[in-house]
Amino acid sequence: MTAATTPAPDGDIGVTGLATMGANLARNLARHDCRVVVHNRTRARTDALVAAYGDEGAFVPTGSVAEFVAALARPRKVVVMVQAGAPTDAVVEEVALLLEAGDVLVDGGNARYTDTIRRTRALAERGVHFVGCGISGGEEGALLGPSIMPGGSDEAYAIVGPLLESIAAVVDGTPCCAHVGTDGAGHFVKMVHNGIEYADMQLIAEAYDLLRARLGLSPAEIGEVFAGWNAGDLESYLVEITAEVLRHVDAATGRPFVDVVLDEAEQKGTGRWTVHSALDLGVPVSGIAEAVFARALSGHTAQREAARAVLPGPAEDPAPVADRDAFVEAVRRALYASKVVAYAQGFDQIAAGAREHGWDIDLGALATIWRGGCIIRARFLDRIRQAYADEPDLTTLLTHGYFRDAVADCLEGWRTVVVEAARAGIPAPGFATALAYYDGLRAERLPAALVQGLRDLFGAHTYRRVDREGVFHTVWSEDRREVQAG
Ligand SMILES: NC(=O)C1=CN([C@@H]2O[C@H](COP(=O)(O)OP(=O)(O)OC[C@H]3O[C@@H](n4cnc5c(N)ncnc54)[C@H](OP(=O)(O)O)[C@@H]3O)[C@@H](O)[C@H]2O)C=CC1
Ligand SMILES: O=C(CO)[C@H](O)[C@H](O)COP(=O)(O)O
Repeated sequence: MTAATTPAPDGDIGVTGLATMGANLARNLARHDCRVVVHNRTRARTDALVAAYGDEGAFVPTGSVAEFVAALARPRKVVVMVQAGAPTDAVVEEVALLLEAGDVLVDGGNARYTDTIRRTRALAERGVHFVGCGISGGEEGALLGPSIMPGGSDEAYAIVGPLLESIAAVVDGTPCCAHVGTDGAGHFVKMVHNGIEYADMQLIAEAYDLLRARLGLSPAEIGEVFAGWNAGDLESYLVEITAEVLRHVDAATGRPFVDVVLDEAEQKGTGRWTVHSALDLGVPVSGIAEAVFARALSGHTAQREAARAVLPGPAEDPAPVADRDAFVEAVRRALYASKVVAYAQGFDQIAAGAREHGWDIDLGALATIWRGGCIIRARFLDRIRQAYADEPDLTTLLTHGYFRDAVADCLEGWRTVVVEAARAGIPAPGFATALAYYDGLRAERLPAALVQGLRDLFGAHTYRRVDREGVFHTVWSEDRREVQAG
């Protein structure tokens, strides 16, 4: 590099990976008076960003990783916004080679948290801080203020935290950015955030499907219903954009947009990872799991086609819904209650993950930073924040007074909707599993006792008794005497 092309090392922060998220984060930083050094593997993206938005702030375009790193003031702060997995490894390794002790590398992509723990350890050996940082908000959020979930050391947060807080969404004067915990904590909570996002969208889709199938409403009419719901307790970004998508008409055909989209939901991985992790932690995130499986089922087109041809539905066509408004209200209640269950399960998983990994995650602070900027932002996140403020050791959100009463108000409608869906042969796995979870939690006795008995019979797996301490086994193959097993 010649002296003439050597950039001055005066960039406040660098962003590499200038696709949807990276470009808008870079613009957001520039709009907040940062001198932003920008880089992308394919140079054209860098040039396009600066050509289109260069007047929004101070951008320093660079063509090589060496030039990119050299343009940063020390301690250097670098944000990586590329695809998770191998691309992130490739970029982190290339950039980290040029960093020095005390510099901070922020991975803002949707990395798997176990990868983040590995990368944190590898970089720590060289004195480079690694911050695994969940960022949510999509294209618009990245530009106007996302919700930011950084994980890493206190030292690293002291260096990059103020910058991240400055570009985050703000709700009630509080930035939607908080230091979540060490190493993988930020990406762990972002993963669960996305799992909740999957559950939320599945529930919304079921509500739409029921209103359409049972009431014969058009997508645009259902869009109006969602818009109305968005003015009440269900107010949230996802409910708001559901109204928008349902009202949209395909320009090419004049048909409702939702009718021209292939009904095969795709996924990049974070929902699936949430379920993997929940299985390992033993946390029943049934709402998230059903959402992941519903997407998987939608993609099994050959099976669906074969089944559609031969599997019978209900013996009789269901009677028309007698009271349209009452049914709409029942679906609203089913949606609200099932959402509360999905969020409760997600927060349970975060608490369990924190215990497992030694992260000091403040669940109330998390609810606080999810109130704005992120895809699951919703009015009731403020209720969740309040619930953890009232009872920091809350064992489940469902028992907090506000949610207990709110869900109780929804119960009859919720049950009606699940029954109605089953009778009409309309799949509503999200509503059904949420209700089953609720009833499972409140049951005096669960049939798990029978499961234990069966396990003991076929495998001598033992059981515990309700009336005395100890572990027991019944000698089923002999005289069925009970022996103490441990
Ligand atoms: N899109 C969204 O709504 C959200 C995305 N995220 C996460 O943010 C990250 C960025 O997402 P998004 O902006 O959508 O972009 P993509 O996930 O589509 O990633 C594209 C970017 O990755 C770069 N890239 C891919 N492979 C490599 C490689 N081997 N070496 C160097 N660069 C590489 C591309 O460079 P090139 O131009 O050269 O191909 C491009 O800049 C992802 O981890 C994503 O999961 C997080 C929240 C929301
Ligand atoms: O991180 C996000 C929002 O917070 C992404 O939009 C999300 O990953 C999309 O996931 P998928 O493609 O699996 O539906």
